[in-house]
Amino acid sequence: MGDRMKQPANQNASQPCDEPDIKIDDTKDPFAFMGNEPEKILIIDDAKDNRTMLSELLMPQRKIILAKDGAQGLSLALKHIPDLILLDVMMPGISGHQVIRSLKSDDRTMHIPVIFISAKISADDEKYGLDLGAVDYISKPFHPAIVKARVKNVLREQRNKKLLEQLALVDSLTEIYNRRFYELDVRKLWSASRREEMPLSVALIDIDFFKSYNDEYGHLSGDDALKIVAQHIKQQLKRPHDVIARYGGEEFVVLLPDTQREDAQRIMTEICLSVEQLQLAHCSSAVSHYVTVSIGGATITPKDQTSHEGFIKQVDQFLYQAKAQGRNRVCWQP
Ligand SMILES: Nc1nc2c(ncn2[C@@H]2O[C@H](COP(=O)(O)OP(=O)(O)OP(=O)(O)O)[C@@H](O)[C@H]2O)c(=O)[nH]1
Repeated sequence: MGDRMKQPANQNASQPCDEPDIKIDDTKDPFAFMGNEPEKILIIDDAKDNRTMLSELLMPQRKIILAKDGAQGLSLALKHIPDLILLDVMMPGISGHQVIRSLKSDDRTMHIPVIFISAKISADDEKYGLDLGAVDYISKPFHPAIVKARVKNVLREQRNKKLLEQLALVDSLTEIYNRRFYELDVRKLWSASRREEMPLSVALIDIDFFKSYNDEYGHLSGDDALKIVAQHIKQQLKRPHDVIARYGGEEFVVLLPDTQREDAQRIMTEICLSVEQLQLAHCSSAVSHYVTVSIGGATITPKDQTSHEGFIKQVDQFLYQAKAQGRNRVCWQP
Protein backbone atom coordinates (compact mmCIF):
# COMPACT_ATOMS: atom_id res chain seq x y z
CA MET A 1 0.00 0.00 0.00
CA GLY A 2 2.76 2.42 1.04
CA ASP A 3 4.77 1.75 -2.15
CA ARG A 4 1.74 2.21 -4.37
CA MET A 5 1.07 5.65 -2.90
CA LYS A 6 4.49 7.03 -3.92
CA GLN A 7 4.74 9.57 -6.75
CA PRO A 8 6.30 8.42 -10.02
CA ALA A 9 9.93 9.57 -10.17
CA ASN A 10 9.27 12.34 -12.73
CA GLN A 11 6.78 14.04 -10.41
CA ASN A 12 9.21 14.39 -7.57
CA ALA A 13 12.03 16.92 -8.12
CA SER A 14 14.08 15.57 -5.22
CA GLN A 15 14.35 12.12 -6.85
CA PRO A 16 17.70 11.57 -8.56
CA CYS A 17 16.28 9.26 -11.24
CA ASP A 18 14.52 9.92 -14.55
CA GLU A 19 11.12 8.51 -15.37
CA PRO A 20 11.48 4.77 -16.09
CA ASP A 21 11.77 4.29 -19.86
CA ILE A 22 9.07 1.65 -20.06
CA LYS A 23 6.15 1.44 -22.44
CA ILE A 24 3.50 -1.25 -22.33
CA ASP A 25 1.82 -2.03 -25.64
CA ASP A 26 -1.85 -1.92 -24.63
CA THR A 27 -3.03 -2.40 -28.20
CA LYS A 28 -2.18 -6.11 -28.12
CA ASP A 29 -4.83 -8.62 -27.15
CA PRO A 30 -3.65 -9.67 -23.69
CA PHE A 31 -5.28 -13.07 -24.06
CA ALA A 32 -3.98 -13.85 -27.54
CA PHE A 33 -2.13 -16.80 -25.97
CA MET A 34 -5.47 -18.60 -25.72
CA GLY A 35 -5.57 -19.16 -29.48
CA ASN A 36 -8.51 -19.05 -31.85
CA GLU A 37 -8.76 -22.51 -33.36
CA PRO A 38 -12.00 -23.51 -35.12
CA GLU A 39 -14.19 -25.72 -32.92
CA LYS A 40 -14.15 -29.44 -33.72
CA ILE A 41 -17.36 -31.48 -33.78
CA LEU A 42 -17.38 -35.26 -34.13
CA ILE A 43 -20.58 -36.73 -35.60
CA ILE A 44 -21.09 -40.45 -34.96
CA ASP A 45 -24.04 -41.83 -36.89
CA ASP A 46 -24.43 -44.97 -39.02
CA ALA A 47 -26.87 -43.25 -41.44
CA LYS A 48 -24.98 -41.47 -44.20
CA ASP A 49 -27.87 -39.02 -44.83
CA ASN A 50 -27.83 -37.92 -41.19
CA ARG A 51 -24.06 -37.41 -41.24
CA THR A 52 -24.31 -35.34 -44.41
CA MET A 53 -27.23 -33.23 -43.17
CA LEU A 54 -25.70 -32.56 -39.77
CA SER A 55 -22.29 -31.69 -41.17
CA GLU A 56 -23.78 -29.26 -43.70
CA LEU A 57 -25.82 -27.70 -40.91
CA LEU A 58 -22.87 -27.19 -38.56
CA MET A 59 -20.04 -26.73 -41.00
CA PRO A 60 -19.43 -22.99 -41.35
CA GLN A 61 -16.31 -22.00 -39.36
CA ARG A 62 -16.12 -25.35 -37.61
CA LYS A 63 -14.15 -28.51 -38.27
CA ILE A 64 -16.47 -31.51 -38.72
CA ILE A 65 -15.23 -35.07 -38.25
CA LEU A 66 -17.44 -37.97 -39.36
CA ALA A 67 -17.63 -41.51 -37.98
CA LYS A 68 -19.92 -44.18 -39.39
CA ASP A 69 -20.01 -46.41 -36.31
CA GLY A 70 -19.15 -46.51 -32.62
CA ALA A 71 -15.70 -48.09 -33.01
CA GLN A 72 -14.59 -45.49 -35.54
CA GLY A 73 -16.16 -42.77 -33.37
CA LEU A 74 -14.11 -43.81 -30.32
CA SER A 75 -10.86 -43.90 -32.23
CA LEU A 76 -11.53 -40.49 -33.86
CA ALA A 77 -12.48 -39.01 -30.49
CA LEU A 78 -9.09 -40.05 -29.10
CA LYS A 79 -7.25 -38.84 -32.17
CA HIS A 80 -8.87 -35.39 -32.43
CA ILE A 81 -10.19 -34.66 -28.90
CA PRO A 82 -13.17 -32.73 -30.34
CA ASP A 83 -15.02 -29.91 -28.54
CA LEU A 84 -18.36 -31.71 -28.94
CA ILE A 85 -19.67 -35.11 -30.00
CA LEU A 86 -23.07 -35.66 -31.62
CA LEU A 87 -23.92 -39.28 -30.99
CA ASP A 88 -26.57 -41.56 -32.45
CA VAL A 89 -27.93 -44.19 -30.02
CA MET A 90 -28.95 -47.13 -32.20
CA MET A 91 -26.03 -48.26 -34.32
CA PRO A 92 -24.86 -51.71 -35.40
CA GLY A 93 -21.93 -53.02 -33.32
CA ILE A 94 -21.12 -50.63 -30.49
CA SER A 95 -24.25 -48.67 -29.49
CA GLY A 96 -24.29 -44.97 -28.62
CA HIS A 97 -24.77 -45.92 -24.95
CA GLN A 98 -21.62 -48.06 -25.02
CA VAL A 99 -19.72 -45.28 -26.80
CA ILE A 100 -20.55 -42.69 -24.14
CA ARG A 101 -19.61 -45.11 -21.35
CA SER A 102 -16.18 -45.62 -22.93
CA LEU A 103 -15.72 -41.88 -23.44
CA LYS A 104 -16.65 -41.06 -19.84
CA SER A 105 -14.33 -43.71 -18.40
CA ASP A 106 -11.24 -42.46 -20.23
CA ASP A 107 -9.29 -39.51 -18.72
CA ARG A 108 -8.51 -38.20 -22.18
CA THR A 109 -12.12 -37.97 -23.38
CA MET A 110 -14.28 -37.74 -20.24
CA HIS A 111 -14.46 -33.91 -20.47
CA ILE A 112 -15.87 -33.86 -24.03
CA PRO A 113 -19.58 -32.91 -24.03
CA VAL A 114 -21.85 -35.38 -25.81
CA ILE A 115 -25.28 -34.66 -27.31
CA PHE A 116 -27.40 -37.67 -28.18
CA ILE A 117 -29.39 -37.46 -31.39
CA SER A 118 -31.82 -40.35 -31.38
CA ALA A 119 -35.09 -41.75 -32.69
CA LYS A 120 -35.64 -43.24 -29.20
CA ILE A 121 -37.67 -40.36 -27.88
CA SER A 122 -39.51 -41.50 -24.76
CA ALA A 123 -38.88 -39.66 -21.49
CA ASP A 124 -37.18 -42.81 -20.13
CA ASP A 125 -34.83 -42.94 -23.14
CA GLU A 126 -33.94 -39.30 -22.70
CA LYS A 127 -33.41 -39.65 -18.94
CA TYR A 128 -31.21 -42.71 -19.49
CA GLY A 129 -29.06 -40.78 -22.00
CA LEU A 130 -28.65 -37.86 -19.62
CA ASP A 131 -27.83 -40.22 -16.72
CA LEU A 132 -25.02 -41.68 -18.82
CA GLY A 133 -23.45 -38.20 -18.92
CA ALA A 134 -24.85 -36.59 -22.10
CA VAL A 135 -25.30 -32.81 -21.83
CA ASP A 136 -28.35 -32.77 -24.11
CA TYR A 137 -30.73 -35.02 -26.02
CA ILE A 138 -32.20 -34.20 -29.44
CA SER A 139 -34.95 -36.31 -30.95
CA LYS A 140 -35.03 -37.56 -34.54
CA PRO A 141 -36.28 -36.48 -36.97
CA PHE A 142 -34.47 -33.36 -35.88
CA HIS A 143 -35.33 -29.76 -36.63
CA PRO A 144 -32.26 -28.00 -38.12
CA ALA A 145 -32.78 -24.77 -36.15
CA ILE A 146 -33.01 -26.71 -32.85
CA VAL A 147 -29.82 -28.66 -33.57
CA LYS A 148 -27.98 -25.45 -34.44
CA ALA A 149 -29.19 -23.63 -31.31
CA ARG A 150 -28.38 -26.48 -28.93
CA VAL A 151 -24.95 -27.07 -30.44
CA LYS A 152 -24.22 -23.36 -30.17
CA ASN A 153 -25.21 -23.35 -26.48
CA VAL A 154 -23.03 -26.32 -25.59
CA LEU A 155 -20.04 -24.96 -27.51
CA ARG A 156 -20.39 -21.57 -25.80
CA GLU A 157 -20.44 -23.21 -22.37
CA GLN A 158 -17.47 -25.35 -23.32
CA ARG A 159 -15.51 -22.33 -24.49
CA ASN A 160 -16.27 -20.39 -21.30
CA LYS A 161 -15.18 -23.35 -19.22
CA LYS A 162 -11.90 -23.66 -21.12
CA LEU A 163 -11.31 -19.93 -20.80
CA LEU A 164 -11.81 -20.07 -17.03
CA GLU A 165 -9.49 -23.06 -16.75
CA GLN A 166 -6.80 -21.23 -18.71
CA LEU A 167 -7.26 -18.00 -16.78
CA ALA A 168 -6.78 -19.90 -13.54
CA LEU A 169 -3.32 -20.89 -14.77
CA VAL A 170 -2.16 -17.47 -15.96
CA ASP A 171 -0.66 -14.69 -13.86
CA SER A 172 -2.84 -11.63 -14.42
CA LEU A 173 -0.02 -9.09 -14.11
CA THR A 174 2.67 -10.59 -16.33
CA GLU A 175 0.41 -12.73 -18.55
CA ILE A 176 2.74 -15.68 -18.29
CA TYR A 177 1.80 -18.92 -16.51
CA ASN A 178 1.42 -18.80 -12.73
CA ARG A 179 2.82 -20.91 -9.91
CA ARG A 180 -0.13 -23.30 -10.10
CA PHE A 181 0.63 -24.08 -13.75
CA TYR A 182 4.28 -24.63 -12.83
CA GLU A 183 3.29 -27.13 -10.11
CA LEU A 184 1.20 -29.10 -12.61
CA ASP A 185 3.70 -28.90 -15.46
CA VAL A 186 6.79 -29.79 -13.45
CA ARG A 187 5.08 -32.99 -12.24
CA LYS A 188 4.26 -33.99 -15.81
CA LEU A 189 7.72 -33.15 -17.13
CA TRP A 190 9.41 -34.86 -14.19
CA SER A 191 7.55 -38.15 -14.87
CA ALA A 192 8.10 -37.91 -18.63
CA SER A 193 11.83 -37.19 -18.20
CA ARG A 194 12.19 -40.13 -15.80
CA ARG A 195 10.27 -42.46 -18.12
CA GLU A 196 12.18 -41.43 -21.24
CA GLU A 197 15.49 -40.98 -19.38
CA MET A 198 15.84 -37.46 -20.72
CA PRO A 199 17.46 -34.42 -19.12
CA LEU A 200 15.27 -31.71 -17.62
CA SER A 201 16.83 -28.29 -17.06
CA VAL A 202 15.29 -25.85 -14.58
CA ALA A 203 16.25 -22.23 -13.90
CA LEU A 204 15.12 -19.67 -11.33
CA ILE A 205 15.38 -16.03 -12.41
CA ASP A 206 15.24 -13.14 -9.96
CA ILE A 207 15.27 -9.42 -10.78
CA ASP A 208 18.19 -7.66 -9.05
CA PHE A 209 17.56 -4.95 -6.47
CA PHE A 210 13.88 -4.89 -7.25
CA LYS A 211 12.94 -3.46 -3.91
CA SER A 212 15.08 -0.41 -4.76
CA TYR A 213 13.42 -0.25 -8.16
CA ASN A 214 9.99 -0.03 -6.52
CA ASP A 215 11.27 2.48 -3.99
CA GLU A 216 12.76 4.62 -6.75
CA TYR A 217 10.12 4.51 -9.47
CA GLY A 218 6.98 3.43 -7.61
CA HIS A 219 5.19 0.12 -7.37
CA LEU A 220 3.18 0.59 -10.57
CA SER A 221 6.33 1.13 -12.62
CA GLY A 222 7.67 -1.96 -10.86
CA ASP A 223 4.65 -3.86 -12.15
CA ASP A 224 5.38 -2.67 -15.70
CA ALA A 225 9.03 -3.72 -15.41
CA LEU A 226 7.99 -7.17 -14.18
CA LYS A 227 5.69 -7.62 -17.15
CA ILE A 228 8.27 -6.49 -19.69
CA VAL A 229 10.98 -8.76 -18.29
CA ALA A 230 8.57 -11.73 -18.11
CA GLN A 231 7.36 -11.26 -21.69
CA HIS A 232 10.90 -10.70 -22.94
CA ILE A 233 12.12 -13.96 -21.41
CA LYS A 234 9.09 -15.78 -22.79
CA GLN A 235 9.99 -14.61 -26.29
CA GLN A 236 13.53 -15.96 -25.93
CA LEU A 237 12.26 -19.49 -25.31
CA LYS A 238 11.90 -21.01 -28.74
CA ARG A 239 10.78 -24.62 -28.30
CA PRO A 240 7.07 -25.38 -27.87
CA HIS A 241 7.49 -27.23 -24.55
CA ASP A 242 9.77 -24.64 -22.93
CA VAL A 243 7.86 -22.85 -20.19
CA ILE A 244 8.26 -19.72 -18.11
CA ALA A 245 6.03 -19.19 -15.08
CA ARG A 246 5.89 -16.60 -12.33
CA TYR A 247 7.30 -18.42 -9.33
CA GLY A 248 6.81 -15.67 -6.75
CA GLY A 249 6.95 -11.84 -6.49
CA GLU A 250 9.87 -10.88 -8.78
CA GLU A 251 11.00 -14.43 -9.42
CA PHE A 252 10.38 -16.61 -12.48
CA VAL A 253 10.94 -20.30 -13.14
CA VAL A 254 11.92 -21.72 -16.53
CA LEU A 255 11.46 -25.38 -17.46
CA LEU A 256 13.45 -26.70 -20.41
CA PRO A 257 12.52 -30.34 -21.07
CA ASP A 258 14.90 -32.57 -23.04
CA THR A 259 17.65 -29.96 -22.75
CA GLN A 260 21.26 -30.80 -21.87
CA ARG A 261 23.15 -28.79 -19.26
CA GLU A 262 25.42 -26.95 -21.76
CA ASP A 263 22.48 -25.88 -23.93
CA ALA A 264 20.39 -24.74 -20.97
CA GLN A 265 23.31 -22.79 -19.53
CA ARG A 266 23.91 -21.11 -22.91
CA ILE A 267 20.21 -20.19 -23.31
CA MET A 268 20.02 -18.74 -19.81
CA THR A 269 23.29 -16.81 -20.26
CA GLU A 270 21.85 -15.24 -23.43
CA ILE A 271 18.68 -14.38 -21.53
CA CYS A 272 20.68 -12.78 -18.71
CA LEU A 273 22.60 -10.62 -21.22
CA SER A 274 19.51 -9.73 -23.21
CA VAL A 275 17.57 -8.50 -20.16
CA GLU A 276 20.31 -5.94 -19.47
CA GLN A 277 20.26 -5.03 -23.19
CA LEU A 278 16.59 -4.07 -22.83
CA GLN A 279 18.10 -1.00 -21.12
CA LEU A 280 15.28 -0.46 -18.64
CA ALA A 281 16.78 2.29 -16.47
CA HIS A 282 17.49 1.20 -12.88
CA CYS A 283 19.51 4.00 -11.35
CA SER A 284 19.56 2.53 -7.84
CA SER A 285 20.97 -0.84 -8.89
CA ALA A 286 24.46 -1.52 -7.57
CA VAL A 287 25.42 -3.67 -10.57
CA SER A 288 24.24 -1.81 -13.68
CA HIS A 289 22.44 1.29 -14.91
CA TYR A 290 19.71 -1.02 -16.15
CA VAL A 291 17.38 -3.74 -14.85
CA THR A 292 19.28 -7.03 -14.61
CA VAL A 293 18.54 -10.55 -13.45
CA SER A 294 20.37 -13.26 -11.54
CA ILE A 295 19.82 -16.85 -12.63
CA GLY A 296 20.42 -20.17 -10.89
CA GLY A 297 19.96 -23.43 -12.70
CA ALA A 298 20.54 -27.16 -12.75
CA THR A 299 19.97 -30.13 -15.04
CA ILE A 300 18.82 -33.58 -14.00
CA THR A 301 17.71 -36.87 -15.49
CA PRO A 302 15.25 -37.84 -12.74
CA LYS A 303 15.57 -41.24 -11.09
CA ASP A 304 13.01 -43.01 -8.91
CA GLN A 305 14.41 -41.75 -5.61
CA THR A 306 14.61 -38.06 -6.60
CA SER A 307 11.80 -35.54 -6.16
CA HIS A 308 11.17 -32.32 -8.04
CA GLU A 309 10.68 -30.50 -4.72
CA GLY A 310 14.22 -31.45 -3.60
CA PHE A 311 15.61 -30.55 -6.99
CA ILE A 312 14.10 -27.05 -7.04
CA LYS A 313 15.73 -26.42 -3.65
CA GLN A 314 19.11 -27.17 -5.28
CA VAL A 315 18.27 -24.78 -8.11
CA ASP A 316 17.47 -22.12 -5.51
CA GLN A 317 20.94 -22.57 -4.02
CA PHE A 318 22.51 -21.75 -7.40
CA LEU A 319 20.33 -18.63 -7.59
CA TYR A 320 21.60 -17.71 -4.15
CA GLN A 321 25.19 -18.18 -5.42
CA ALA A 322 24.50 -15.95 -8.44
CA LYS A 323 23.29 -13.23 -6.04
CA ALA A 324 26.22 -13.74 -3.66
CA GLN A 325 28.79 -13.62 -6.48
CA GLY A 326 27.63 -10.16 -7.59
CA ARG A 327 24.27 -10.57 -9.42
CA ASN A 328 23.58 -10.08 -13.16
CA ARG A 329 24.99 -13.56 -13.87
CA VAL A 330 24.13 -17.25 -14.24
CA CYS A 331 25.26 -19.92 -11.80
CA TRP A 332 24.67 -23.42 -13.04
CA GLN A 333 25.22 -26.68 -11.26
CA PRO A 334 28.77 -27.87 -12.14
N1 LIG B 1 5.98 -3.81 -8.30
C1 LIG B 1 5.95 -5.03 -7.82
N2 LIG B 1 6.85 -5.40 -6.90
C2 LIG B 1 6.82 -6.65 -6.43
C3 LIG B 1 5.85 -7.56 -6.85
N3 LIG B 1 6.08 -8.74 -6.20
C4 LIG B 1 7.14 -8.53 -5.39
N4 LIG B 1 7.61 -7.29 -5.53
C5 LIG B 1 8.70 -6.63 -4.82
O1 LIG B 1 9.94 -7.20 -5.11
C6 LIG B 1 10.84 -6.85 -4.05
C7 LIG B 1 11.78 -7.96 -3.77
O2 LIG B 1 12.69 -7.50 -2.82
P1 LIG B 1 13.86 -8.37 -2.21
O3 LIG B 1 13.36 -9.78 -1.99
O4 LIG B 1 14.41 -7.65 -1.03
O5 LIG B 1 14.91 -8.52 -3.35
P2 LIG B 1 15.68 -7.43 -4.20
O6 LIG B 1 15.44 -6.04 -3.71
O7 LIG B 1 15.34 -7.69 -5.64
O8 LIG B 1 17.17 -7.79 -3.94
P3 LIG B 1 18.02 -8.96 -4.56
O9 LIG B 1 17.04 -10.03 -5.03
O10 LIG B 1 18.89 -9.45 -3.46
O11 LIG B 1 18.79 -8.39 -5.70
C8 LIG B 1 9.97 -6.48 -2.83
O12 LIG B 1 10.11 -5.12 -2.55
C9 LIG B 1 8.55 -6.79 -3.31
O13 LIG B 1 7.62 -5.82 -2.82
C10 LIG B 1 4.88 -7.13 -7.79
O14 LIG B 1 3.97 -7.85 -8.21
N5 LIG B 1 4.97 -5.87 -8.25
